[in-house]
Amino acid sequence: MNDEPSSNFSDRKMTSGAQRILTQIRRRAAENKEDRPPLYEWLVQELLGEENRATEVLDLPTSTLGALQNHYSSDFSASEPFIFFEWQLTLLRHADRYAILSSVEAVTGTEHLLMSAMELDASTREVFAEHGVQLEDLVEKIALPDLEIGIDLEDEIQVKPAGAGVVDEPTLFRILDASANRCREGMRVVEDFVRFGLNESFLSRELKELRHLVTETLRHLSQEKWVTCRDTLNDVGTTTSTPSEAYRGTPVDVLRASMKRIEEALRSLEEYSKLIDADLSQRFEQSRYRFYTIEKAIETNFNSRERLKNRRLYLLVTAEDCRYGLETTVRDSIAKGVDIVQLREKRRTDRELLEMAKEVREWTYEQDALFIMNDRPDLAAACHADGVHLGQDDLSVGDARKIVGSQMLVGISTHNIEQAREAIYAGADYLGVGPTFPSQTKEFTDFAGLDFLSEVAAETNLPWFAIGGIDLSNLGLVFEAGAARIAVSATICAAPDPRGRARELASRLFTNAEKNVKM
Ligand SMILES: Cc1ncc(COP(=O)(O)OP(=O)(O)O)c(N)n1
Ligand SMILES: Cc1nc(C(=O)O)sc1CCOP(=O)(O)O
Ligand SMILES: [Mg+2]
Repeated sequence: MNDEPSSNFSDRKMTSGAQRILTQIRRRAAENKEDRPPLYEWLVQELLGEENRATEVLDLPTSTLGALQNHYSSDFSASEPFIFFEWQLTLLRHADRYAILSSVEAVTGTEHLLMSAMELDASTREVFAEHGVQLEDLVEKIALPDLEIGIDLEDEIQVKPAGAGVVDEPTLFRILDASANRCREGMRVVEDFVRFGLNESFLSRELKELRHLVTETLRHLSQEKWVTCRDTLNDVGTTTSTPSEAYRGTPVDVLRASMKRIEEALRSLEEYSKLIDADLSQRFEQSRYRFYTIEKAIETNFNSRERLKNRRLYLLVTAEDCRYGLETTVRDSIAKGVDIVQLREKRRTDRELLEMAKEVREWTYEQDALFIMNDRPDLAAACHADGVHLGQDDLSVGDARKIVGSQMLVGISTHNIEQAREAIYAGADYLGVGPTFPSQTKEFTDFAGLDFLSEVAAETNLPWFAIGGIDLSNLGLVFEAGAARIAVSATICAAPDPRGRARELASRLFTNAEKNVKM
């Protein structure tokens, strides 16, 4: 039985079976060429289906049910004039009342819709009476001790939807039309920023895809009626504007205002389309959440670009791999051009690790280098690091952010383009991109290689660091593949002259950056 309680339809508690049937009727009404569809006949036809609670709970004798199904299997011609939207509100108001008075959970089901149809429509009542079924009998079956039948429901505030009668169908269409336009226009503005301002191909593709998805969802609503209902000249909203609407200081202000508009418009589409079609409303809701994710990725993108601007040489340190010890290596290499230091220790107790992390924090702070903790968001938070680096098997960005908060940098290791896209979408601040070449520091069996660097270069301008076996001998190839930043370990830590090696790498990165606009 498809009658599980659900709360999606217009904030009512309604079974999914009842929702489905109302959605079907709405679709049929929208497709109907005549403007007077036989809504009650269609409704009762659906309600008498085998799968519904209406036939089970109301316990209609099999022969009566068969005869009624037979009656309702014929084609019906147009009946009284109906506006679907108002018809549905009245029907639901009456059905809700039956639901409220029949159980404490008050979940409106197909049985309540059927009773409501009998109460509101004389011809349905007559057809059922001809087959020996009276509304009063059904009322008794669902045990409603104090219910009066046929009373004026206008006075029953608790079941009357707020605003019924104020928002008629044309008004609803005008609201949807305005929200759809706001949403599409806002999306264009954001897309332009991401495409031309940020130069982000992956995120602009995501936005375009989302815009098409929303357009596709809108296509399922009866948009042809919207334009007829459009009344721009008399729309009070076209003339009211706040001072903040007129003022946009920077392109980022334009971007942020548009992102808010999109979210509001999607919310409006989601809420008002609930009155028409629960499925479509859910699709708008999903689009809204998808947009929040993209918004977060856009915000992260330009914040991290700013924070990592001009930081191109990233050093991973493990004490036992440092020819001259940890402190000398860290201090000397920063002095000669390393901008970021990551503590990467795999065989320490937590206590030892935190002690080391606090020292590296101190040394990096003194020379204005960033300090990143490998693998451990908890220790990153405990030693006030600038960030944490996570691999594909470490915590996710979202979970790490619960520990380190929104301000700390979160970097992600990526080994193929899908992982890189996923990391951007998840709101990573930077990417590790590799392994490029065989490494002395970590063993690999597969290499993403130079092609992967080129793929990432074409896809994003989020700061990313080529990593894995990079040294002075292959740096030219790394630049040719499009990298502007590198992360290294052995080439500095194990070098006979770590200072000289750091200086040389930093200088080549600087010269490359002068040629290559990516910062
Ligand atoms: C800058 C940077 N990029 C990649 C890595 C590798 O991280 P992960 O895959 O988690 O492997 P381990 O370093 O933890 O062995 C990194 N650490 N830093
Ligand atoms: C720890 C690590 N992760 C990599 C990855 O590709 O994810 S490469 C790597 C080792 C980096 O050190 P070196 O410069 O000595 O090769
Ligand atoms: Mg790791």
